[in-house]
Amino acid sequence: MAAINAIEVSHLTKQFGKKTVVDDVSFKVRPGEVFGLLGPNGAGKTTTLRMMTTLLKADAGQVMIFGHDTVKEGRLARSMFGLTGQYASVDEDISARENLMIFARLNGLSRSDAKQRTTELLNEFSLVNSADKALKNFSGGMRRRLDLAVSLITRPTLIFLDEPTTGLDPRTRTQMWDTIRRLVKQGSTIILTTQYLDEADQLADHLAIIDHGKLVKMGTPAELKQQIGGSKLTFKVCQTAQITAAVQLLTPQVGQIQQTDSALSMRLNQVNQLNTILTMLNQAKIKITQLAVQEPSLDDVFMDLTVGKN
Ligand SMILES: Nc1ncnc2c1ncn2[C@@H]1O[C@H](COP(=O)(O)OP(=O)(O)OP(=O)(O)O)[C@@H](O)[C@H]1O
Repeated sequence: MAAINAIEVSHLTKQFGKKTVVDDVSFKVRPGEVFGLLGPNGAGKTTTLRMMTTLLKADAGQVMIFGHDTVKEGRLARSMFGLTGQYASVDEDISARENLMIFARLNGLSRSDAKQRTTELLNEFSLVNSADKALKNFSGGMRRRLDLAVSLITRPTLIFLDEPTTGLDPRTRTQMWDTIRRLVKQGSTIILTTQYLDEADQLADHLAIIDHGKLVKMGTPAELKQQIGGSKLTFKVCQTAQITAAVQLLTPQVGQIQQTDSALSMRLNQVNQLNTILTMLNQAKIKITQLAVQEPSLDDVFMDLTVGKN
């Protein structure tokens, strides 16, 4: 028998007024993987996440968490995940330790169990030295770590992270990525939303790209990059007068060529096309400079698949 999916989202739909912000979205998340929902601002990522975590009622569609319907078996489904992001209602005036204690008690832990779990989480999230400071004195990175710690009090196997690194500096982002990787190693399934392509590329096993409420593409980061096609060749034409000639010469060879001032860029089906292109330019006496060949990145996928601002 196939292992049960951590999440199954089927035909999820939400309208606000006349606007459909989540439009017939379906996907599955396997246990133990990091699944990324990627999309530009306003694409519908948070709304999708809020419906999956029962914070918002869907207009249509279904979400199953480890086989449990989030509407019909809401309490059971909710007991299986932790949620962090724009939701944690930690108290700014009290310390990290006190916040953890309160949430542990609210989650039904006895006083001594709550104390033990608080100590474990403070250690795990490197918050020991700041444990007794009021949160209003915390940096953004410390706040995020505490939010995550709070959502892990009950050791959920499924964790929802809404934009876990938005606004963090590069070092703190990397620390957060390490924390996420550690959770996955310990067996957690993670679903995260992000606008950062490098974050998706670094962390996600599978990605769904959402744009204008629709799921436009799904796959591993490698698969998505492959779909974009081969490497990208970019160079500058030294003499402005020769730009048009270069475009006309190479278009039959490579198809569409993008031009920004004197820079031309094109997709190569195979890297050895480069030889032919350089020979053609040489024979036509067109001098070029700043030549670069780049593998496709998730940025290319994103730009290809998403349409302007939502
Ligand atoms: N409660 C609401 N009432 C009306 N419109 C809403 C509501 N919540 C979200 N929206 C709209 O739904 C659309 C999707 O928003 P959502 O927050 O899901 O996007 P997102 O992909 O998470 O964007 P971001 O990356 O900016 O957080 C946006 O146009 C937003 O303005």
